[in-house]
Amino acid sequence: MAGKTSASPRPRSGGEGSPATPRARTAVGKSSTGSAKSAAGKPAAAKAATTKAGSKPRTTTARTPARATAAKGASGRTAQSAGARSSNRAAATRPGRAVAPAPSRPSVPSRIGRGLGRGIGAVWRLLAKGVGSMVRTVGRSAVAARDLDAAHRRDGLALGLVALAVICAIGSWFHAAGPVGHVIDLSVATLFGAPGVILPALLLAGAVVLMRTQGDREHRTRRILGGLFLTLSVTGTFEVVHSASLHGAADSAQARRSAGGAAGWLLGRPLDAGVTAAPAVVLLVLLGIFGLLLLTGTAMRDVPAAIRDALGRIQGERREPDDDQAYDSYDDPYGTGDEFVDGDLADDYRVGGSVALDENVDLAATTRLRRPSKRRQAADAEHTAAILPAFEPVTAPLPAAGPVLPTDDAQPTEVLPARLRPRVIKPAVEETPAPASVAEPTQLTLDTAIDGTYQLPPTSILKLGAPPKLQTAANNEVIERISRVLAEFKIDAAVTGFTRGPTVTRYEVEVGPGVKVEAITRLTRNIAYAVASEHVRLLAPIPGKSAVGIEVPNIDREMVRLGDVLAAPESRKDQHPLVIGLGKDVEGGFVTANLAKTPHLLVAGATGSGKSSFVNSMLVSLLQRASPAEVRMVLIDPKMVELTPYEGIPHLITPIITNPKKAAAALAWLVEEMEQRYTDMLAHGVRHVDDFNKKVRSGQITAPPGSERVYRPYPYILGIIDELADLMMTAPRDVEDAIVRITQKARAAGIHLVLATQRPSVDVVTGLIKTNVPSRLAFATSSLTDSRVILDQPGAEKLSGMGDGLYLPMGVRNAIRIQGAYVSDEEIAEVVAFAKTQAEPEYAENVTVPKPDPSKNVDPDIGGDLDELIEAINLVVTSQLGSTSMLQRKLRVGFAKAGRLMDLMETRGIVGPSEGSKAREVLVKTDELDSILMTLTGGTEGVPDEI
Ligand SMILES: Nc1ncnc2c1ncn2[C@@H]1O[C@H](COP(=O)(O)OP(=O)(O)OP(=O)(O)O)[C@@H](O)[C@H]1O
Repeated sequence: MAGKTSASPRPRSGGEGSPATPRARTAVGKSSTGSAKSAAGKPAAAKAATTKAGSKPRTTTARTPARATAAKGASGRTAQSAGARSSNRAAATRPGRAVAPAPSRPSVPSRIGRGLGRGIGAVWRLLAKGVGSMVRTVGRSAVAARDLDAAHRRDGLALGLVALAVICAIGSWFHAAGPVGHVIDLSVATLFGAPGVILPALLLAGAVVLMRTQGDREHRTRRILGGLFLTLSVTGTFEVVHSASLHGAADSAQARRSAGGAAGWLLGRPLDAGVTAAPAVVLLVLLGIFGLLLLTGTAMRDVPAAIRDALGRIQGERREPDDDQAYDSYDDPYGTGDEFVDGDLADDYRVGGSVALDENVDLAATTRLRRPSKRRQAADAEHTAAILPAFEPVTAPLPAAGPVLPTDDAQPTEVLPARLRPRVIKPAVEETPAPASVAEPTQLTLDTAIDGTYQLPPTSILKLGAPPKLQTAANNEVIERISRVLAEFKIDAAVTGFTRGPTVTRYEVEVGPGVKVEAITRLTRNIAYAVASEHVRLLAPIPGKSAVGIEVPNIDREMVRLGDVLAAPESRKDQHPLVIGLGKDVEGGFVTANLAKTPHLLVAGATGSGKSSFVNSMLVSLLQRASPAEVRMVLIDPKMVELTPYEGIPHLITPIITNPKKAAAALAWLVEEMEQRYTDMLAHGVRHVDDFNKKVRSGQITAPPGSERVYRPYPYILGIIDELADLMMTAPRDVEDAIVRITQKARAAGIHLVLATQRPSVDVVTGLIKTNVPSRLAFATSSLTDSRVILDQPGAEKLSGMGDGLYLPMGVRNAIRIQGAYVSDEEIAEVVAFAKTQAEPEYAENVTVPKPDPSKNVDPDIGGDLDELIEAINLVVTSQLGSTSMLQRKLRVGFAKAGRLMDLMETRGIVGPSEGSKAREVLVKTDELDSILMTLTGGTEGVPDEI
């Protein structure tokens, strides 16, 4: 684990200079008892023995277990037995001293002997002290060296490798490095045989990798194993081939140096002897392939995609977002159901930790949306500038509203910085297809016309943070303080390690045998007091470990930048467009979330907790990774300020919604879109929108003959509500209904919701909403109750704010503590500006227009006739003619129905009573029509378009 550090605290906590450890105190108690017992048989001497043993021996016994603790490390049993042993020793000597007769005056030689003994003892103590202090100094320097910047440590190592490579090369290739070079040459040849000649090149390559990458402890073992297997394979093959060509094994040391060396001999020889040369070579080649896979972290199934990818990169080709192959290798995770069945799968969400989401989803093979290399981007930008003079700088004053973006008919008046220029400048919006027929189901207006030419923003926009620290002086200080508390309360427990995250460090405390874990949890307040932080959180135990976790905020906290999270190899490997960067966990692993799998997320936290920062990170992640053809969004921002920077991004289905009533209408629209998608999927026998899209792309699904519809892949839709409370205050029933309907079924239709609130009370996050929104992200809450509302467990009230969060993905029992990723306003502005240069938003119609709900507030006497009644009122009022036969004719209804509609109008004061064969009097004017219809439909008519 990246941040996992095996602490040296135990020696420190129990060492000299620190207060006596609990174990030491336990040992002191035993010592006294032991003395008393030993003396029991000799009452006369007992008192003297106890008194004499009072001072000096106590110090000794107090120290002895402490040293035992330092030497043995973790086990309480070890410490105790050491304590017991020393007590026994003390007990054994004290009675002896106590009952000894008063010594007669010693003889001269014995006095000399004793003096000599004292002198030697003094010298010995002095020596021991000197050596001890030297060891401590070296130890302190080692710890200080660990505080060195990781990048510097890696650079130092890399330069060391370069030096070794140079000496090796001069020694092996030119035989000219003097005696040292000769020894190195001989050693390399002895170890690796003939293949050893490439060692200098490998060392250089290693140095370059060290200098260009960040440390990755997680994969170190895999890589070392891979390298080992590869070495054994190559040298073994040399050994086998060499001995086959000589018709016998290379037996002399000289001959072995020309073959596979000691390494080759180790595996090649037994294989050759056991299965003969040819099969041995096959086995060794297979081992080599395995080694290569391990070294590169590639699974066999990913090899074709990796080769395609590499070839594509060599040829400089870029797959277009709408490429038919996009997602071809993406197995639908939804149809088969999720894997998240156990709380212990929390690790699946840590990408820095090696597991990147669901192993079943072969997203790595998906090669879509890869960005061209920086060199290529630069070349393209130059090319673009050359062929499009309109993109050259102009001296016109900048418009106040920011850059005017290049479109077909608008000339740019401002030039974006070179690094932000799009690679290809094409018409922002492609020609839209013919509108769908009104009579048949439409795909609403979410056609995916924005496609091929869309370029994702360059990753260079997002800044990278400083490399993480593994241990600092602050950590050592906290260990001291925790140890002190444990000692003061006489708890037989010790800090045995810790893992430092960006915001908090989790200190691991192991308790001695027979000590209740509650003994530590009861001390939460005392520990909080000792470390001077009110945000101490205890995990008893740490999931999967026999240790209690004490999470203490770092006073030297580190910022996690979104750029780092998205640049993590595992995040890049997962090409799903709905993957967002969340942050880092306590162990320093990067955490991402796939919104398609959450599948709906509730985010809550008090003001200032980092909720808005999360929403920004989420949106920027999406803009960085997804084109509008893949992901469209409905942004609802009743607070009117939070999401404003994103106004005008091409991913929007409708302008950012700030009016709660319109927000309710937009949610209803999402429900309709969902139903529409279900209808399409049902008609073609597919269970998930991914399958539908795949079939549309491959041409397996086309619109029925004669239809005016054109099937296009459905983009994912993300509905983001930044302040659910405001919506729930305005239209609780509508909003809750819509959210529940969407969250219950929209997952398979590719529609997902993210609901954020700073007021996680039960009237905002209702039971129904909670049941249907399975994934939760809690930032610091103001109360335990709020924490329970969001997470169904305490913990969020102990968070320290500023992005410190608890993530509880669907199906996971234990929340993962994360430090949310941060993205600055400048980065947001640049990413948004770039996205806007690529395309203009294509807004769908009527998203925010409230639809009349026939079942809502309709008088019982109208029943199912509401639509016809509305039409009838329209006819009668606009023509000012209360004629039943006119209704019969125009509405194509029978006499009875027309008469009933007329009676309904009479009871509502729209027309007067029947006057025989004459037309009825119309009692309302045309300009009152809207308000009448509004009353009739229960208030859903007549909402103004703009707020
Ligand atoms: N992930 C983070 N990393 C570093 N600092 C952060 C992070 N998230 C938030 N902060 C800091 O905390 C401050 C408040 O964060 P933010 O505005 O996101 O809180 P909020 O919960 O949305 O509050 P409000 O609801 O009042 O807007 C920010 O100005 C920023 O300085």
